[in-house]
Amino acid sequence: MSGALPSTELAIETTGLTKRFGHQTAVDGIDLAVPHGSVFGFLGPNGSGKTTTIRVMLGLAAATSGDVRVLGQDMPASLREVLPRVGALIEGPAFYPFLSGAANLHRFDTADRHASSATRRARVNQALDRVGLSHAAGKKVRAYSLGMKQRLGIANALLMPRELLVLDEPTNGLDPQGTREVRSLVRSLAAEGTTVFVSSHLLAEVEQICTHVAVMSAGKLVAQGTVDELRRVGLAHVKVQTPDTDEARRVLQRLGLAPEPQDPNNDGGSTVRAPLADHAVEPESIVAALVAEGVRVRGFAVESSSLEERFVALTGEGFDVVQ
Ligand SMILES: Nc1ncnc2c1ncn2[C@@H]1O[C@H](COP(=O)(O)OP(=O)(O)OP(=O)(O)O)[C@@H](O)[C@H]1O
Repeated sequence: MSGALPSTELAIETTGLTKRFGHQTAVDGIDLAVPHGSVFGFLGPNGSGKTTTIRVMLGLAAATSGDVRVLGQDMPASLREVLPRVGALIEGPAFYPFLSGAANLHRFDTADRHASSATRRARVNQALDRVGLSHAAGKKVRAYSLGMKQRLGIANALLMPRELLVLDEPTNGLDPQGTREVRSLVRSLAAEGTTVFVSSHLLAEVEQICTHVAVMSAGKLVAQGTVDELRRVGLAHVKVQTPDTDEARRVLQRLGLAPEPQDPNNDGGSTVRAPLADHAVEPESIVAALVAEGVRVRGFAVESSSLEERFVALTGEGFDVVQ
């Protein structure tokens, strides 16, 4: 969908990436192109292959076939050089509940052989500050809300400066407040220039925080591009409000449009809708024709399809659009 970017401008690039479990193909030949600096939403219903793709991308599972490049380097061949530049939150990290948030981060930082002990305290404080947890640094993690735990997980991923952050369903299980906290954190990280790759089964989430989106369905990548591009390719509709619905339908048909069946539950039957294919009749000509034929036009609009309609059309499944 988006014009192909040169590999140097991609933070993640997969070519024909496939992962099979026995006879089951969890990821089926996908070509992902994640631009540097994007907030890239990896959207798909449960079980569509998102986590498996992320695990393969980060070298946590081996691909059956295909290639992966992360930050310009082949994976998993360059795992050791690439991973220190990538922060990841896959399954929420296991924290020690009886230790404070700061003490937990100290432990994780100690386990990182690239981390210097001399600057540990400063690094932990900075990471807590970035996710807005400085005030709770000394509090035991068992007293943290889910949203705070998730932010602590992100703080853990940010102990080192990262060029790429990979978050697998970061708002799963969070209440609305926790969800808002994590989303606003993702936005501020992106504003600082970090590329964020975030998987989600929530369409609204992707619309709210992402610049780009890829849609998975049953292991296949069915769409990819900027959020605006995806909206644009959705079919537009003309919507005519009139008491003369029969005549309006006849006029639209004469112009080559195919009005949808009348929905008696909708507007008491006074609205006629018809899909408007690209390069079909100009909307102005439609209004002119309606008026010329004596149709009393109370309202006229060209509506683009919502992202939701687009994704349902692509995946054949409804998305969870709450939140
Ligand atoms: N280790 C495994 N062994 C066998 N099958 C697996 C394994 N991991 C994943 N699968 C299967 O691969 C398919 C894709 O799963 P995956 O977890 O990648 O999907 P997902 O889009 O991340 O969904 P969810 O949001 O539910 O995690 C599923 O049918 C799943 O059962």
